[in-house]
Amino acid sequence: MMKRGVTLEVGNDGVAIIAFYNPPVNALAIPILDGLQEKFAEAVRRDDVKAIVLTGKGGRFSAGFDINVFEKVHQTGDASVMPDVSISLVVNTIEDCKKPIVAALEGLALGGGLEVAMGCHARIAAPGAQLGLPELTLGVIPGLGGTQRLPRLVGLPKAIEIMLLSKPIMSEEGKKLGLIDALVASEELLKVSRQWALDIANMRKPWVRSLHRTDKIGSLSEARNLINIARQQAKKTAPNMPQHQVCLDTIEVGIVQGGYSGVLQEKKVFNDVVSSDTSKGLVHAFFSQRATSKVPNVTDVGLKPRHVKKVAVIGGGLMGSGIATALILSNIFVVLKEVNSEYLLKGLKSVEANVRGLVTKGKLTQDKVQKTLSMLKGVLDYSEFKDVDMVIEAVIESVPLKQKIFSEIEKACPAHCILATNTSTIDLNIVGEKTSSQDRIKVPVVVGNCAGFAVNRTFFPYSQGAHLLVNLGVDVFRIDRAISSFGLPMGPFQLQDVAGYGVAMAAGKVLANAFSDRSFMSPLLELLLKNGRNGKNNGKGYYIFERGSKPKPDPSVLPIIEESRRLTNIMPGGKPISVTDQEIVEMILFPVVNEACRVLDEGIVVRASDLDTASVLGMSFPSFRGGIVFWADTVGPNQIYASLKKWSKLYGNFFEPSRFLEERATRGIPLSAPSSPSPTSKSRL
Ligand SMILES: C[C@H](O)CC(=O)SCCNC(=O)CCNC(=O)[C@H](O)C(C)(C)COP(=O)(O)OP(=O)(O)OC[C@H]1O[C@@H](n2cnc3c(N)ncnc32)[C@H](O)[C@@H]1OP(=O)(O)O
Repeated sequence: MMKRGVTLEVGNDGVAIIAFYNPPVNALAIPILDGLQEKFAEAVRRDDVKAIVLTGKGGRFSAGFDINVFEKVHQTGDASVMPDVSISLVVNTIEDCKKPIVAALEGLALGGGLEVAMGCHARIAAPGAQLGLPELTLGVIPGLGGTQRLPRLVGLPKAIEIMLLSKPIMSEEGKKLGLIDALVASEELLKVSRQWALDIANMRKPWVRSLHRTDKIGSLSEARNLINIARQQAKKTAPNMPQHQVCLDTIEVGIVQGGYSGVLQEKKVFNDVVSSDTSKGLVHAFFSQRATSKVPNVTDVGLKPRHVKKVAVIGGGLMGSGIATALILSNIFVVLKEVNSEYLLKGLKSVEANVRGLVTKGKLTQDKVQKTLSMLKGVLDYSEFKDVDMVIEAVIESVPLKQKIFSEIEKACPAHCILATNTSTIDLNIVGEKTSSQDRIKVPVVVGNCAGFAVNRTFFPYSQGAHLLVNLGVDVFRIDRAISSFGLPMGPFQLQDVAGYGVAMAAGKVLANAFSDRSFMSPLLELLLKNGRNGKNNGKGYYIFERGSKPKPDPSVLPIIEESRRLTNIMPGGKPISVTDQEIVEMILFPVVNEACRVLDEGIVVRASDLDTASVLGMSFPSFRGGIVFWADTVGPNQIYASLKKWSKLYGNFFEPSRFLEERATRGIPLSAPSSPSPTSKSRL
């Protein structure tokens, strides 16, 4: 078995292979970096070594610097735990080495991995290797010289694109751009790299120190112009991400003052960005997304996943056709059932449109379309259900209809078949009430990227809170603007326009029934529908939707809002309440935090960070804020509790703090701290 660490082997040809191994992704953890320093020193010292090849074992070069160290900085508040790798390893030991060093890359070279490789004197890569600098997605900037060496190797426009979009390129493109010196089959990688290193030593190939190159930078005015354009663009596309501007500033310093000054500047500002709230949030989101696939008593007890080859999907609407598309793309046979041939045809057409849409977006090749669509069959009865491994019901949110379907499919499917529902709001125990197969209807756990039930439950106060504010006299468009500035892609009203009022009303009713003690029922959606408005569906909602232009606030919606206010009559003294933009955000999101507390208290999710992931993936809660619970802990449970208490006195039960929040606030414990479920609540897992 290969051992974690760094090895050095010197061949008869006088080439030392320095290889590091740190599965699963060869992250550059501190012991690996120390090991590299030690082995390079040995290779330089030894007279039998003429040249060096640096490589990663296990089919991957490296996914970059160890992100766990960032987490340590965030937990301790001490950025000095960051080792000096940029100058001491990449510049002094590698780039300025007296012996030539060639990087042999395969699999992936990301972040610090690619940066170390760019410090080497040449790079040889296997086909299909991913090369990129995705540091900005973690709230930091490349910190091992990437902001300086990448522009010098591939030119400024491409380097800015790779860093600001955090989008890796393939080694094939890398070769065209000059980032890679030669592309060779994986089996040849070490052989060619050794020879290349010897050729440099023997002056048959150039000995290039990337940081000293200037040939691809262009004139100073051209460079400044490009950077300024990128700055303006980043202001629009990443307004809450200061690291984008810091990255561009750092690139500029290197261009104006020279590569080495750029590296020093990069090192200096890196320590600031790594300690920022943005980095805290994004690193938390990175780890919480990966933690979701670790479910205690499921993934740690050696359970083998059941093989699913054929799935029946009931309902060919938006959800059903989307699910069917995802399944056939994963090579699973799907029978799509509808109630009549008209609906069935519509469902099959939407799946086909989804698949063809992927071709247009470049995510699927044309030659795969027919094969993918051949995995789909439309049916009008249950006869095809006799050999399915799973049924997913995706019909409208109606309890009697779902109950009827479940009692029917129970009879039509084989005994091993998993019965699943796509409900977003209805209690699963109710769905399965009319069957004798409760054990086959699984309570969902948060697994992979599937947010499951928790996100809709947690976020039900989100749109209710927004409606409550409107009925208290706050302007809808102001609410949307405040929520967008907080970092969600759109506000709650534009979201309702886009999602459709039918869905919002059906879900709203189910949730209001389930949580009647703390629900706010707004008449507004019904009034809008009555007035012939149905959001984006018919181009008329709170906003006007016209092809080719951004949705525009529609003033003609205001009298309908006034009517809603008259009906609810909740404005204190009949006058609109006065609130700041921050209060708007808090009056909508603190009730969501409050509901998250109940979800945690009831043990519906394995860990608080699963709600963070669910909120980011399911509700587009801004990942730079780490997720709903992480953000709540940054604000402080005490402040949230005090505000909710105050608003519950002014505006009613909707804001009443939960027992869990009250306890955490008074005892000064973060909401994310694990707890044993309360004696009154039963774990739902
Ligand atoms: C100073 C420098 O400039 C700063 C840096 O280098 S910052 C790091 C830059 N690199 C990155 O952002 C890459 C981050 N990693 C990824 O995007 C993906 O993990 C990947 C594309 C490499 C692999 O994806 P995939 O195969 O789906 O595996 P994935 O589940 O994500 O990761 C496997 C494991 O490796 C861990 N991991 C991945 N990259 C890591 C890293 N750079 N450091 C530490 N752990 C890492 C993951 O946390 C996960 O751990 P787990 O099994 O305990 O949950």
